[in-house]
Amino acid sequence: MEKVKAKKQYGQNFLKDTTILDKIIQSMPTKNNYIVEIGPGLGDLTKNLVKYKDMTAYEVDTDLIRILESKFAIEIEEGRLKLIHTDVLEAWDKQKTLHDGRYDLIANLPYYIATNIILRAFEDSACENIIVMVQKEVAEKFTARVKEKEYSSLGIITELISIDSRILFDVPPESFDPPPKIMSSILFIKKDMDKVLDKDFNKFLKACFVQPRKKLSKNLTSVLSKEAISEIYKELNIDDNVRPHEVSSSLYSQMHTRVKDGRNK
Ligand SMILES: C[S@@+](CC[C@H](N)C(=O)[O-])C[C@H]1O[C@@H](n2cnc3c(N)ncnc32)[C@H](O)[C@@H]1O
Repeated sequence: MEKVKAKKQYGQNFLKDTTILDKIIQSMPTKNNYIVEIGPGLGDLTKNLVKYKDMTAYEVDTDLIRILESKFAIEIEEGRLKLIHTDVLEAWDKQKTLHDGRYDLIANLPYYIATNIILRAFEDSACENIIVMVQKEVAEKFTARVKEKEYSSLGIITELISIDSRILFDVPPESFDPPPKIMSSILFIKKDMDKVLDKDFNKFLKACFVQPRKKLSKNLTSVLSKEAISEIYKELNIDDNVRPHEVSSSLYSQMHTRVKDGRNK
């Protein structure tokens, strides 16, 4: 194995368990989409992915880029693998999409920016399927359903933007080198390609969940007058005592439309 010291600041935990690598490959959507990987690391997942499809991998760490360039010299030469040395969030800022044309995002994500990456993938109109390793708690938030304790803005946005979202399986710390302190999960999200979320919706949800155990109407006072809240509640038939996690994603969407309409009047 290469003598590489994992860098904490880049969230480096290399996946070494070949059974888990095989299971990720088996979970790949069969459709012939292109693949984008974020954080190829030492290339263990990349090696398996590039056997099946052409792909692009974004890696921020200069030392790893050198290793990957030599390890995948043939695939790069043949145009089957494109290696891009950059911070993926900066790439998204510059070009809005990670690939020109439909793609699936498959990655063992750096945990420190995993939530941010998934939200950016939601906004990227070329990204169709997301199969990513994240911290188990994060996966649970993205897949939580109404009335569950984990239900929050992440679960609501996922429900509205996807046609399927679930945890495929859990991955224990000993599958990695170095082992992380937490349990991980493989999260699968199939986006509904006809849906686009309003830019302000996430901000609105943040306000709704600012104090998650308080009444929703109380949280809403930071963005709406009391009169506007009672008007919307009446119109949408919402109980005044309802807590943020008890409201469905479609109701949140309808509330937001009314909030925007009110502002535009
Ligand atoms: C959890 S490791 C996964 C490595 C490898 N894919 C594997 O499964 O063993 C996360 C990878 O993401 C890279 N990374 C961290 N921050 C990044 C960023 N902002 N942009 C691109 N890659 C990043 C790290 O250097 C590391 O290679």
